[in-house]
Amino acid sequence: MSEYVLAIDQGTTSTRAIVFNRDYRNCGSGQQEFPQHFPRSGWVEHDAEDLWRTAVETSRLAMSSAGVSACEIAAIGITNQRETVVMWDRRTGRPIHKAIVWQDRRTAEHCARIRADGTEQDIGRKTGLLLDPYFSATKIAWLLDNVAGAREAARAGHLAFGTVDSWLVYKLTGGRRHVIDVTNASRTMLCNIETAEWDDSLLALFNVPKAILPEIVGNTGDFGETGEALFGGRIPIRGIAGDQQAAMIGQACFEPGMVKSTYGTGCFALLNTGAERVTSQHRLLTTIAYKIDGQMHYALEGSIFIAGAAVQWLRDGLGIIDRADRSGPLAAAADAGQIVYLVPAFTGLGAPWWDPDARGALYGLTRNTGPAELAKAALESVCFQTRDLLRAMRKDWPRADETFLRVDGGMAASDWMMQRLADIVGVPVDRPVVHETTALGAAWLAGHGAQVWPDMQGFSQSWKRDHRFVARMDEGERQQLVLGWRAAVRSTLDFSGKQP
Ligand SMILES: Nc1ncnc2c1ncn2[C@@H]1O[C@H](COP(=O)(O)OP(=O)(O)O)[C@@H](O)[C@H]1O
Ligand SMILES: O=P(O)(O)OC[C@H](O)CO
Repeated sequence: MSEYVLAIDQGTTSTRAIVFNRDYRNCGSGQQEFPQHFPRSGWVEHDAEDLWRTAVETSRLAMSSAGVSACEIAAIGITNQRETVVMWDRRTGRPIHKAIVWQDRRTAEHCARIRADGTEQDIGRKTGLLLDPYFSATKIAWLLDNVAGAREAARAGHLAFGTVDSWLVYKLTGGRRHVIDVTNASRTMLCNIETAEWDDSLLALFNVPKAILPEIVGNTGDFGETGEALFGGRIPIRGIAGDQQAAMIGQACFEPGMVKSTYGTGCFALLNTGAERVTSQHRLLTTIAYKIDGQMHYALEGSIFIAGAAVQWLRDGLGIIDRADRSGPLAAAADAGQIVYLVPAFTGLGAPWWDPDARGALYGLTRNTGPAELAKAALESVCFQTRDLLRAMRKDWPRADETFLRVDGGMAASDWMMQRLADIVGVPVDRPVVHETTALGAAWLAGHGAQVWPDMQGFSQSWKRDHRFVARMDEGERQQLVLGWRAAVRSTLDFSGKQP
């Protein structure tokens, strides 16, 4: 009997694959980074072939390190960086351009033009999203308008659009399936989140032809099987979800009110609002959390574009650390008397501000400011932004649970950062034993689809805490620090668009 489930987690900076056994234990994994392309300021691209190659190679690595063959794997679950747009030619299976990544800001002007037409409210009502280059719709339009011959090829039915899940399923099944799951579809700005269907008026507004779109599917189901040659046997694909929703599932945040926050390249906090589609009054997003066994759950989401990316900046941009995990110890050595703020608006500001033109800023520098103070400011900026998101969530939906926050993602490994997070948000921060919650969520979906783990309750009970970080900072100090943060954000927003 097939005892294992393979999760493929295709993220912004790396692709990971993990083989889980029936007890949700990681039995073997593989991880590979791939190149980031920055052809112009504010543009971010990936080579879709890299995403595909690393998905296959890391899966093979995971299987060999687990000592597991294809026939022992009950199902594959896929999870992916969301919003990123891949477009390929159905005749060759080759991308027609590099993938445009969720962080890419090239379509800011297109968004501004649509905003000026006064359709933003209607878009928000249908999609739960705010008009921003972050989402897929304007990226798709950009490819159709800027790649020679793309519109004609689309009209002739030769082109396919997909988010990264669609691309991987297409390639894994040898071009037999062209699908997108509801969570990824809900981030395209072309999907009506009430019906979970493509919306004709949005397709017209963004000038996207229906012929290029994938079929929208739930998070579990039969999504085809891999070609025989890839892994030495056919493996069914039974689960798909965008990575933030997969993390929410992996954190077993199934009850309305539960919140998880994931600290990878960006930070994404999701509040499960159950069957209720809550409309935010504080510029949060309403999004599909999951559709499992036909039941749709929604979430309020706060998206911060720069979290771990600020640590990458310390490492690769400033060169003041040589490894990401040195950032916490360096921050711990900072001079407590210096209060330095970094507003890391390197690619604009996300929730709740949504300013694509904002650029990063440092405040409070003195002659004594050095690497330690900058590291502290970078890590703290993520904590302050999380606080802004959680407060907005509570105002939007008072049923949001304030008794704990479940965290995961690469940065959650930093004890210093997690303690600071608890201090600044004033809520206990729970880090689970399984750090790879995104992959676990995708695995659970696939295992659920394949009847390996039919029971949601049982999965919830398997969630275990590694550590709870409890606030040590007194309220007075917290308020002082937060006031300074607000002033720093205000100044950054004020400066936005004013640089020569
Ligand atoms: N110990 C650490 N302390 C602080 N940041 C870390 C640590 N380990 C990893 N990171 C940051 O976390 C990010 C990687 O997290 P990950 O969840 O793998 O991201 P993604 O899925 O976006 O590729 C990187 O940006 C890295 O700088
Ligand atoms: O790949 P991550 O973990 O940075 O997640 C990216 C998000 O899905 C973007 O919305």
